[in-house]
Amino acid sequence: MIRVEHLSKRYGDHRAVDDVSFTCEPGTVTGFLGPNGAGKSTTMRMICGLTQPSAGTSSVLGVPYGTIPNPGRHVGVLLDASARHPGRTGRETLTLAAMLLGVPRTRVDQVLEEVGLAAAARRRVGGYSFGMRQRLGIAQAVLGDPGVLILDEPSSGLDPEGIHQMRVLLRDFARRGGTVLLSSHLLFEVEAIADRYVMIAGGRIVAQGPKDELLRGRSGAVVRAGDPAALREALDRTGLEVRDTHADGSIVVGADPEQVGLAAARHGVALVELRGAEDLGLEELFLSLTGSQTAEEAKAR
Ligand SMILES: Nc1ncnc2c1ncn2[C@@H]1O[C@H](COP(=O)(O)OP(=O)(O)OP(=O)(O)O)[C@@H](O)[C@H]1O
Repeated sequence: MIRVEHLSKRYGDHRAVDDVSFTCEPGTVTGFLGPNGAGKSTTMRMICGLTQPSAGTSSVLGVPYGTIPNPGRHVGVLLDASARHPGRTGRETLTLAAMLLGVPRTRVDQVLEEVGLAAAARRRVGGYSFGMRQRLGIAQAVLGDPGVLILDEPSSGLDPEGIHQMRVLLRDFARRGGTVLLSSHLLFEVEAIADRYVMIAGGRIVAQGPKDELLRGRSGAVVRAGDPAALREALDRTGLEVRDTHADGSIVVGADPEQVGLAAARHGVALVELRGAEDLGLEELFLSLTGSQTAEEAKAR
């Protein structure tokens, strides 16, 4: 269980994280989503005691992270995959970590296998690709067989096979009762892996909840016409909510397709495309919630 209550972090006048609260329950994978600079890493660093909050509290397994004895046995953390000694091999890195954690060395081979790094285990980390270092970071996070995983962008740099292995590993971890918080801006990845989302933009939570509930709550229609301006006018006149306009001219409307079709027909607008917006899934939800509040805009607050 991870509990975050009213966490805030200011850097000078800039509110990097602003009154953020959420919980991650055992047996679930929570996807922490937000555009670049939204405050994901800062929040995760505060949970792990690496950044001092300006306000608010957080706990992991019921206590502040910093007070957990031998934390690697309870909480696996991946915050910066490049922070490994380049001169050691992957196996040496994990063997040292296993000794520090007090877990049997046989666990090293097990996790190397799980993250698909067994073949490269005897190579020096300095010669690893970014994705391989990422795999090593995930291996180190799960090495102590913790109950909680906190992973910042674990899938960045991973090839499709690596992403698949991580997905299997994390789903299995949650199935066995583990708690996972993972940040990402790879939406398709999070959509496949997480049961819950916490979405952040400009340091603030813009939505959170179970995946199905969030996606269902945002159903609507996607519509496109040969004459986008006429369509827009028809929607405005009918009082239908325009949520977003895409580069291809299609418009996301907060109404069901039937209402949109009727509005277009009433105003003599010929449609090229009309479908339910729920087909778009997480990307649509993400853009509609975070698109208008980029980090730069937030900075100007
Ligand atoms: N040490 C720091 N000093 C000053 N500003 C900082 C510091 N760390 C983070 N920030 C600022 O806080 C904001 C949030 O950054 P953070 O790294 O948490 O975002 P993020 O959501 O993890 O982004 P990304 O997806 O790009 O990694 C950004 O505007 C960033 O510039």
